[in-house]
Amino acid sequence: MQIINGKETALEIRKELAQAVASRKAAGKKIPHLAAILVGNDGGSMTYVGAKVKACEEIGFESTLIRFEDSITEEELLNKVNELNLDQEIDGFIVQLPLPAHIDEKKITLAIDPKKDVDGFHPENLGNMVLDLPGFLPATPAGIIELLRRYNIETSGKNCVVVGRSHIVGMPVSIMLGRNTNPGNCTVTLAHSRTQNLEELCANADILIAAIGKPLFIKENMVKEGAVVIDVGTTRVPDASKKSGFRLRGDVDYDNVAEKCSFITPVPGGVGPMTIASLMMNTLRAMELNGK
Ligand SMILES: NC(=O)C1=CN([C@@H]2O[C@H](COP(=O)(O)OP(=O)(O)OC[C@H]3O[C@@H](n4cnc5c(N)ncnc54)[C@H](OP(=O)(O)O)[C@@H]3O)[C@@H](O)[C@H]2O)C=CC1
Ligand SMILES: Nc1nc(=O)c2c([nH]1)NC[C@@H]1CN(c3ccc(C(=O)N[C@@H](CCC(=O)O)C(=O)O)cc3)C=[N+]21
Repeated sequence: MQIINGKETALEIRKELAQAVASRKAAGKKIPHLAAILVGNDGGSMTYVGAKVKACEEIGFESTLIRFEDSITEEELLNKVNELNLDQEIDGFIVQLPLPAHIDEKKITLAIDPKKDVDGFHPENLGNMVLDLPGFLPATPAGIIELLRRYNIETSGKNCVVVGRSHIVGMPVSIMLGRNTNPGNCTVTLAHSRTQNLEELCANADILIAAIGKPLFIKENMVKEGAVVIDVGTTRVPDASKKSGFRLRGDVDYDNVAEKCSFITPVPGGVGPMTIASLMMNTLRAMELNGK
């Protein structure tokens, strides 16, 4: 069994990006600038956005954090998105999800200029992904693919089961792994809450990707001997022994599943850090694509 160290891999990518920034600086070229919009005070969202800003600082990117109260109107948020679309200094930006219920996430996503959509959530970028055209790949699925690539994990012809069909993780990663690319060429099954015989389905997977948001959902009997297990889940569960009062839990019952696997990602330290690294890679590309 080999643990896939996402934290370390993300660090390698961040070093590569820092070098790219340093050589741009030396050549007198523009430094990549990422902006993030955060609405409200959700603890998880604040942590993730904070981690993105910190990553920018370490790599040498410029970053701008724009915060709004929960009470912001949809129109005000759309105005900010349009402002960032036009701002020549900003190369890419994200709107952290989830948004408050009175704001239509789809409307906001559609308003983002696809050329600055470093999250890869805009339909134009998702369409490009389906058609194998260049565009921005969603950060978490791209991070998963990068882990499979850097760990030389064979995917061609493998049975892959993805559990969870969200537009930001499950659905796009299932498409990416089914494409005629390397990594890719999997035979993919996309499972969700209506799936029948889920346990049996998972137990036949060579590659199992869990993006559900239910702590410890994937048990030992759902994992095939020698499987590759990728755990996307990051749920905060109360834990009095931690200073923060909570701990992060994946969707996989890691302690009981790990020994059966050929490869497995831990939580924390697996997919999460790779999401941030992919976002940074997308931001550098955004700037280059826009001819800067
Ligand atoms: N590490 C990272 O970088 C990231 C981590 N995450 C984490 O990944 C997890 C999933 O988030 P997200 O992708 O946004 O998904 P959502 O929370 O939007 O959706 C969950 C998906 O899981 C499915 N599901 C729920 N219960 C079951 C069940 N009992 N059996 C089978 N399928 C089920 C749902 O099915 P249905 O569609 O039928 O309702 C749905 O498709 C969360 O813990 C989130 O925090 C998310 C993004 C990035
Ligand atoms: N527009 C938008 N883009 C996103 O990319 C996006 C989003 N909205 N909404 C929420 C999800 C969740 N997400 C994570 C990012 C990093 C970690 C991460 O780095 N986790 C660390 C631990 C961090 C900690 O200690 O809390 C780890 O797993 O090791 C986790 C989750 C991005 N998301």
